[in-house]
Amino acid sequence: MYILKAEHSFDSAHFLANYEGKCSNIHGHRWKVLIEVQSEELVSGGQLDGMVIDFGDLKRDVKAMADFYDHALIIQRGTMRKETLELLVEDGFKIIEVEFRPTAENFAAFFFKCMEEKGYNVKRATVYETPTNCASYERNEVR
Ligand SMILES: Nc1nc2c(c(=O)[nH]1)N=C([C@H](O)[C@H](O)COP(=O)(O)OP(=O)(O)OP(=O)(O)O)CN2
Ligand SMILES: [Zn+2]
Repeated sequence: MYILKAEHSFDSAHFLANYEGKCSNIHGHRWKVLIEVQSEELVSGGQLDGMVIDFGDLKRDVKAMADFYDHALIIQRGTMRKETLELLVEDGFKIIEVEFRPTAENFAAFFFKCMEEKGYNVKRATVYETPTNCASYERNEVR
């Protein structure tokens, strides 16, 4: 089995609603997204001879996915007062609402599915919230 990895980081703020402790306050992370794709086979012949896929394509897609969240305040939909949210948006702040609690685990599953939707045979997605803490999402069956 061949495993290829590509990673990209983004800087964003978030908070955990209904969390008892400092993480319920708005705070920032340098999030790192590490995507691993797998294949039993290599391409034979042509430009991609001896490769699973071109690293350039994988890197481009991981970067595009991560960059969307860069320098934003990421909010779980429904966890900020409507008036507060509207004022932040009106004042030009980049707010991204997500449908899940913005934990490393949920982001790992979310990015896994995003990459699958782009057609990659994803082995694992890992999201680092801090340099020493990360969560991974993977499926055990091979497509
Ligand atoms: N399993 C998870 N636990 C926590 C998550 C998470 O996504 N998954 N997230 C948080 C918070 O977002 C928090 O920012 C991380 O907290 P912490 O580990 O305390 O990070 P610090 O770098 O601030 O740690 P210090 O050792 O206090 O500097 C919480 N838990
Ligand atoms: Zn956090």
